[in-house]
Amino acid sequence: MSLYFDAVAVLTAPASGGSFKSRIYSARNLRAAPAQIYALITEASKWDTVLAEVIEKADILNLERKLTPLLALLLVHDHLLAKKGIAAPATHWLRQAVERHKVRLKAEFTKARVRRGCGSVEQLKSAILRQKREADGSSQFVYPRWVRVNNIRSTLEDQLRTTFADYQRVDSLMALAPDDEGKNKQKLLYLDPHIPDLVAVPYGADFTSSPAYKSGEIILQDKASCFPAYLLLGDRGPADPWQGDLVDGCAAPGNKTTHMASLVAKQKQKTRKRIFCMDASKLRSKTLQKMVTLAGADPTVTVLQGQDFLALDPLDERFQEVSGLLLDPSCSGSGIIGRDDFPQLTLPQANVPKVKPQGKKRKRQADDQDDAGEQSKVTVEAPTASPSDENDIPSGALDDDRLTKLSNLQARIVEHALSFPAATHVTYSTCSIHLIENEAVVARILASEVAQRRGWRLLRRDEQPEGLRKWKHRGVRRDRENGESDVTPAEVDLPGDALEACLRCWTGDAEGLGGFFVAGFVRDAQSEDKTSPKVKRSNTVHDETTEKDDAEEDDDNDDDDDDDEWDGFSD
Ligand SMILES: C[S@@+](CC[C@H](N)C(=O)[O-])C[C@H]1O[C@@H](n2cnc3c(N)ncnc32)[C@H](O)[C@@H]1O
Repeated sequence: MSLYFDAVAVLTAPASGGSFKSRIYSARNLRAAPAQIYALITEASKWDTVLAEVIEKADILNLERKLTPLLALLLVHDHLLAKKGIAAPATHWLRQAVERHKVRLKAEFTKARVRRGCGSVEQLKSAILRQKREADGSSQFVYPRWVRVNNIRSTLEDQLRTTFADYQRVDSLMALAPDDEGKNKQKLLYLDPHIPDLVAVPYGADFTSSPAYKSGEIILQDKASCFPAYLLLGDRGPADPWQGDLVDGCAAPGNKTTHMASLVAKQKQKTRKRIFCMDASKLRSKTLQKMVTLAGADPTVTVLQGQDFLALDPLDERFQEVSGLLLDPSCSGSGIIGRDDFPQLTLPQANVPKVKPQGKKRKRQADDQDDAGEQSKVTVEAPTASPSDENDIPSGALDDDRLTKLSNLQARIVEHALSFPAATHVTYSTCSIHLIENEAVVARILASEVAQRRGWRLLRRDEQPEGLRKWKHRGVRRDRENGESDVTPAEVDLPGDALEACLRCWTGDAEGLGGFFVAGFVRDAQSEDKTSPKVKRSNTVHDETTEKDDAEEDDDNDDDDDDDEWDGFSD
């Protein structure tokens, strides 16, 4: 019986981040085995719509007042579908509360199956899973696990021969979708047509204990996150290597830095290129250093730990050769796919008219916890940040004010990058879907004094690397409706070719990605720069007080009064 109270407690505990499984396994004060709780919830969530319907039609919640909707759903699941029935002694009140109605429940379950035209319980299971996937739109797309091969330590060919030796190649992303039972297919592999050295496998594939992952030969990095480094460094090879050094200004945990290093390694240059990377957060910088070392990029990459990019002096002689800069600053994270796999159960409702066809989806209620004093007191711990967690998502509500502050900071960061004396290529990216952080920032940058003075322009679609030229999702002129009441949809006045130059990724389409934005800026190295070094310097050097605040605020999570400053990183 503690199993059911524990399951209710897990489902009603405040959200704490991390995967559903990790939240159960890290929960305190559970009496039942975590594996048993996990199995009960996942199984019950596959059947929730039918169970809610059966419970409502059998009127159990009105007849058994001590049962909450959630408790009833879990118990009726085991009563009707678990081999051994309800896991409680025959005399326990929970079991009796359900078994008293066994004839009625069985009859309603049979009617639910017949109504759906299913001859067996197995058929019914497949039918409801299909129905669920169609209802939430997930039958139309698939979120795979993306794996990038690190050219410093390996090659795609090597990995296909070793790590993926027993994987079968498929020619569409959809082939990686879970089956009708919701189970992830195993050992299938799709070679990405846009990003070199990137493959997709079914989402459930776990590489964390594989030798290739542990040795940094492969890196788990979402496809969209691979756009910026590829847009910057392109398809260059030994015949046409990158000229100059590189900077990643907002680098932790280091996915894009190590991707840059991997692309540089592919060029097999005779003279070693330097990549400077930094992060204002000292804490995240430690992960950055670990990722760089794991990727074998130490000889090329210098990590400036806790360094605020805005405080970097472009005229410092260390950066005189810097020709390319990648900027992926803090953003709202509004494009991130809910990796939260926490089941949202459709619950039965009490006191509904008997003719009501189906239970409505509603949020788990606080009162689901008040059940006869046997409720477990569960605390679910947030797991520690993983190195692959590349997004520093701000806490707090997202509204126009926050987006404006973010976009001010984003524009400042990119404009600072445009002032490096030898810079000819800059990329700007976010994992936000909001135009104000994306195309609007691009418009501001193009209109900025530094861009005009130094002749910066957008990298046109026809100049982009081959894979990205083929990418069809481009910049937008106005925000898509997203139902967020606190954010006013924005518009931007950019010409068509500028929008074509911007690349977008969206959630919920056939590409299997989260929301993402990237644009590249270029200038002719010979462009005349009419201002004197003195003026340039005063434009770029950052006030020391702000530098300190910027660098420390994410470690301390301090608030800051400066309108342009982003007030908090979640490490
Ligand atoms: C979206 S994350 C970067 C993810 C990273 N590019 C990757 O692919 O792994 C943004 C990072 O920028 C850092 N950041 C924000 N403002 C910064 C600044 N002014 N200087 C340096 N780092 C900054 C944050 O601490 C955060 O780690």
